[in-house]
This record gives sequence, C-alpha cells and structure tokens, in this order.
Amino acid sequence: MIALGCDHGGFELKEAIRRHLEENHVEYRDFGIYETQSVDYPTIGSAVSHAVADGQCKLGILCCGTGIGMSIAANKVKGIRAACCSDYFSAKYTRLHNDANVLCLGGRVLGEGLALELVDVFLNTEFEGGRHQRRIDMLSQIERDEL
Ligand SMILES: O=C(CO)[C@H](O)[C@H](O)[C@H](O)COP(=O)(O)O
Repeated sequence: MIALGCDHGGFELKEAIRRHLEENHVEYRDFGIYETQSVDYPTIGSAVSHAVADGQCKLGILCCGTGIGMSIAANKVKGIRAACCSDYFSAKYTRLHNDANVLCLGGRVLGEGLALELVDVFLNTEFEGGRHQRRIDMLSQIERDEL
C-alpha cells in the first residue's frame, strides 16, 4: 500500500500519480488534498509519514510546490527517511542506499513525465543493505539522541 498526499502546490501532480498508480494496479491510500484549496503542507506531510512509520503503508509519496516543505515535514517523523528528488539517479539511489521510505516531488518543478519515471523507479527499487544498513542504523541513533 502506497500513501499519497499533497498540498495545493502539488495537487495536479498528486492526481497524475494517483491515476498512474491506478492504471498500474498499485494499491494506494490518498490522504488528500482532494481539491485545489490552499492548505498547509505539514498537515498532510505528517499524516502520510505516520501511515508509513506505523507500517500501514510501505512507502509514501508527497507532492508540494517544490517537494522541499513536504520533505522537511516528513523527516520530522521518527522512522521516516524522506528524499526530495528531481532526477532519476537520486530517486533510484535513495532506495538502494538510504532505504528512503517517502519520495517528495515538486509540482512546480517537475514535468509529469519525469515525475512518473521517478515514482516508478522509487517504487520498484529495493534497499541494497550491506554497508548501507550500518548507516541507516546510525540515522536511528540520531533519532534517539545517541549520536
Ligand atoms: O513548502 C513548500 C516550499 O518548500 C511548498 O512548495 C509549498 O507548496 C509552497 O510553499 C506553497 O506556497 P503558496 O505560495 O502558499 O502557494
């Protein structure tokens, strides 16, 4: 299950991603927003991130104007490793190396075609583990104020 969410700056892109997931028979939960009214991105960023951190959803996708506000909000939630990506290589390697569990995209930055490529590679790439697991464990240590 993929958790999806956006603010008004990412609404059109979130809708394109939602349609794309549907066409590809990928299960998702849409945390909104559902129309173009202006909203504050931390509300939706928190809802999607908690759904991922709690294990209700395996991965999350958040869209705002730049993707940055959402990534800052998401990374405040314990257990979340959110990556704001604008290129294919980063979207792939943030899964391989960082085990990122939330992808943040900028609706005012990316064209739809590229954004959907980033979504596909993010959702279809597995964490490599190995030396990278040690670094993920260190990120958890930071969350516990142990590093
Ligand atoms: O948080 C952001 C910037 O990193 C998002 O892009 C927001 O969507 C943006 O700040 C919203 O701006 P607006 O002027 O209120 O539309």
